[in-house]
Amino acid sequence: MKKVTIRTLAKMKREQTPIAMITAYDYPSAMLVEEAGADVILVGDSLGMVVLGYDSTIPVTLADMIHHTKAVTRGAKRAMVIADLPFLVAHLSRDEVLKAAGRLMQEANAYGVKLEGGSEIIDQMQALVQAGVPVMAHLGLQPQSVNKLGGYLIQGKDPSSALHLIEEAKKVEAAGAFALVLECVPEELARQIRDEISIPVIGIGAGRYCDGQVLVFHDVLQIGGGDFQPSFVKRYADVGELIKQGIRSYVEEVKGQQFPAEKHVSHLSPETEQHLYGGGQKEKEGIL
Ligand SMILES: Nc1nc(=O)c2c([nH]1)NC[C@@H]1CN(c3ccc(C(=O)N[C@@H](CCC(=O)O)C(=O)O)cc3)CN21
Ligand SMILES: CC(C)C(=O)C(=O)O
Ligand SMILES: [Mg+2]
Repeated sequence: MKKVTIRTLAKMKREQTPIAMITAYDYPSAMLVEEAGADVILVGDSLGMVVLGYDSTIPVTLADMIHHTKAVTRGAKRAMVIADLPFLVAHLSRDEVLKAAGRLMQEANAYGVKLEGGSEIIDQMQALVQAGVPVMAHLGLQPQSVNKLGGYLIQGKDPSSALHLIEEAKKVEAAGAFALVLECVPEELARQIRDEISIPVIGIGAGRYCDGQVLVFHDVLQIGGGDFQPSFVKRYADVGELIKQGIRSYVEEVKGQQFPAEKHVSHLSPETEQHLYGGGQKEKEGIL
């Protein structure tokens, strides 16, 4: 078992081996995605939406991220585990950002952190890299800015924003980021960015020409989410339906008294039963 490191991902880009990244938020899901072959596990702040039920990622705290990252890293032995810095944290002072990343790495055992943003947080990014924190950048659609943006909209569609995005990608590379997540941009633009920077570009809604792809666990498996189904998501299994079927059978068997059956129960030893009830069936039924 060889651990995935920043060097593994750099080599994958060089050799054009696609990088498979997916989110996970707890111990069993981390084990499953690792066993399924994922290279990178993202403890995304999307956990606020898919496991905590918030309607954006804004309410997610550093304490939430630490709590979930701890569970994920216990389940992942080979895959690289990256944790999102939650809303606002990357914009705090260098000291505060270093402390937050330090907690994710030291307390929660993350390999590194992901930050939404470019030039506005470049100082913080450099400080992290200088301190030895592997930094994954995140450009294009930045969900933590949803209120400012007015929705989860595709980014880089017009010439000036496309050119701006290319410049931002070069800046995060220069700041020392080891990889870049590019979210919801036209694939032609993602392709150009992939070609113009030497760090791996991992896309979500960024088309076919990235060095890797990332999706949210619950989207891939169709767990919860209801009507949330952006066009870039592909659903690979209907685990939500499977869970519902399993639980429905359990509920029906409890109500129909088919569960528990003989093989699920324990019994007193004959001696103890004799001692307590003297073999009398009436008293025995009396305590049941
Ligand atoms: N379950 C889940 N999956 C995600 O991928 C995800 C989250 N939650 N929460 C945090 C962010 C929010 N994300 C989103 C949410 C919605 C769209 C969306 O509806 N996009 C439109 C584009 C609209 C346009 O044309 O500009 C789409 O149809 O893809 C995209 C990304 C990605 N992240
Ligand atoms: C969608 C990915 C890139 C993310 O940031 C998250 O899951 O929070
Ligand atoms: Mg995120």
